[in-house]
Formats: sequence, structure tokens, C-alpha cells
Amino acid sequence: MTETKQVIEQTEKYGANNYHPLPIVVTRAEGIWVYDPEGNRYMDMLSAYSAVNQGHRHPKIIQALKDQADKVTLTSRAFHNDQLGPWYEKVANLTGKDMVLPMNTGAEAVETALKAARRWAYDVKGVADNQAEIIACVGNFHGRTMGAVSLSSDAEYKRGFGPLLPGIRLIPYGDIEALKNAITPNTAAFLVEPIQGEAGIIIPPDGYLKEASVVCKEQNVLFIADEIQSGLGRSGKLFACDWEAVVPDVYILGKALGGGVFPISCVVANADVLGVFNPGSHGSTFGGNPLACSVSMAALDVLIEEDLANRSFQLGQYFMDKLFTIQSPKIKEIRGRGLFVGVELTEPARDYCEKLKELGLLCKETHENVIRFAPPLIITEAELDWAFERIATIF
Ligand SMILES: Cc1ncc(COP(=O)(O)O)c(CNc2cccc(C(=O)O)c2)c1O
Repeated sequence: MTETKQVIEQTEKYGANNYHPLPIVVTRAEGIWVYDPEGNRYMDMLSAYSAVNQGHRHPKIIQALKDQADKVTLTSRAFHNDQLGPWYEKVANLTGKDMVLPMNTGAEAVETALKAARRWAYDVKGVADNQAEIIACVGNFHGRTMGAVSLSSDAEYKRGFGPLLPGIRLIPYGDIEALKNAITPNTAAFLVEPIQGEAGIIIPPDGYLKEASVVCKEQNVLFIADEIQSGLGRSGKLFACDWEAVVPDVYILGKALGGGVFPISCVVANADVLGVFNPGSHGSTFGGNPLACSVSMAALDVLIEEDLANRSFQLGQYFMDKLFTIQSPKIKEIRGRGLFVGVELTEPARDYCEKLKELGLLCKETHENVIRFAPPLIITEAELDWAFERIATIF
């Protein structure tokens, strides 16, 4: 029996069955490539759902991890550490905001943003206690914690987890009139992915984000952009909101914020929003730990120094132009921004992902019929050609 089979058997024996992974074991990774125990090489076209934008084990990020690991890794927030301040400044400068709250996972940052929005509604907007409402979009994915799944329109994400969070209104994604009609005097915030990832790389109509931000401004509603998957270069801009020159009231960041090396997430806003938190009102044991902050600073340096957002823009266009040449009745639509590409099929995409795996290309279906291609942003044209040959083969 191969080591791959042994590992999968062991995983299936003890692990909760909350995932349906492809039958491949990754034992080593470098750049855009991952390797299985038998030495087979695969191109990673998923990037851990855009947490590995900088490529697997980027040397500069790994070095930051090693250097910091030899100094101090965790202090708790009972004390200061020497990495948090510089990290705060880097994130504040990157986003143009003046306050940052560090967490660890994307969902934790989403929960933090929901708490900030509700408290802002009561303390700043003057909404009556316990009446604050959050507007979110059908098809959203904001994480797996109770607040995040309460926002979801997907029954399976919520089944058996009730009672869920009250005060949530769902509207169709991309529909500005629906947003206008959903806003009430009790609305705290509109939470939106500038590009919906898990829904299948859904790009909103041109001007939607801009119009939504204007409506929110007019109605004194916080515009919160969940850029956990779409942000940090993935869409071909630093933030997907940049495609419409929209600066949200609140950014939620995660995934590639840690360069695929260490979990770190955050909520970024101005003091009028994040100032609602006072000591004892929110926190996290690992939030803002020096190891995460050191790794994240290196991850952000790589993002900027290697101009990864622009690479994503240029190479995304190059890749999609090649994909558009594929003539297949199985392909319903090809869409994307930068190296955030979805190929919607007329049938379930799982088999196509399995076939691509056999050809050495790793990707994952999302929402049944969509294959998501989201390679690390360090990929080259030649490597995209390699991927294209295999994609063309299966169609
Ligand atoms: C837009 C968005 N917001 C929030 C989250 C939650 O982040 P965390 O997973 O770090 O809590 C995501 C995560 N995105 C995502 C995509 C696909 C699978 C999975 C998975 O939970 O295995 C997660 C995301 O894509």
C-alpha cells in the first residue's frame, strides 16, 4: 500500500467528516508546486483558497518565521510585544485607515466586524438597543462560526446549528435597488464580498460597489468589505474594492495576510468605528502575537516588493484570454478578475478536477459546477501555459 493510501486511511479513520478532499496527500510544497509522498508533483491552482498568494514557503516569509521563533512567539495582549506596533502601522498605511484589530482566522475577523458594527450602531448611530440589523448578500461566504453562518443563504451551512443570530437581512448580490429597500433606520452595516469567492467567483455588475458605498454613506450605514479571499492582490488589484476605487468603511482581511505560513486576520477601519471597543470588550489569546505579526509583515513586503497585484492583473488577463479559446459545450461561462478565475460548467465540476489532478494540476470545484483557478500570484506565463495545455486537454 502506498504512503498516500496509508495517510488517507488514517485521516479517514480518526478525522471528523467535515471535508471531501481530493485523494491526494501533500507532503512538501515550494512556490506553485506541491509534492505527494510518492514524489509526484502537482501545480497548486487553489492556493489554499487564496491564502498562498505569495507562493508556498516563500523564503522571505519562512525566514521571518524562523527569526521570530528564536525570539518570542506569544505574550498574550496582557503585555505589549515589539512586532505588533510595526505591523499595525504597515496595515494602516496599506489600507489608508487609522485603526486595526488583529485576530487569527477569517471568521474571527468577520465576527469582530459584526460586533464592531452592532456596537457602532448603538453607541454612534443611535439605534435602539438590540435592534441593530446587518445586511448581507445571497451566496455569501463569511466563515463557519455562528455569526458568520447566520449570515449565510446556504441551508447546509446552517442546518442543525440554530438558533442563529437575529437581525440579519439577505439581499440578492449585485442588486442596488434591493440594498436601498433593505436599509432601515436600524441598519448598522452592509457586509459584502467585492467578488464572491465560494459562490463561484461572482463578479458584481460594473458600478455596483461604488453605488453601494454611496447608498451606505447617504444612509449612515457602514460599508464592510470582506476581502479575506478577494484581497491582497488576488483580484489583480491590492483590494478587489480598488476595481471601482471604493474605500470601504471597514476592511476584513485574512488568508494571504499571513502568506500561507501563519494564521492572522484583522479588521481595519477608522477610529469612529473601531474606537467602540474598550478594554475587556473583545480579544483573542493569539490575536496580534509577535510570530503572526512578523510573518505578516514579511508577507505584505513580498506582496508589494514583487508587485503581486499587478502580476495577478497581467497574468489573469493572459490566462483568461487563453481559456476563452477553448471551444467546449461543457463550458457555460469563464469569468474572473486577475488570477481569481472561475470556469462555470454545464455539469458538476468534480470529475474535471479529478481528471486535472491526474494530469498534475490541483484545483477544486466550488458550488458544484464551477472550477476555480487561483494559483499563487508568483506564477509565470510559461507555467500558465503548462496549466492551460492540461485544461484544454480535458475539454
Ligand atoms: C470571503 C471569506 N470570508 C471569510 C472566510 C473565513 O475564513 P477562515 O476560513 O480563515 O475562518 C473565508 C474562507 N474561505 C474559505 C473558502 C473555502 C473553504 C474554506 C474552509 O473553511 O475550508 C474557507 C472567505 O473566503
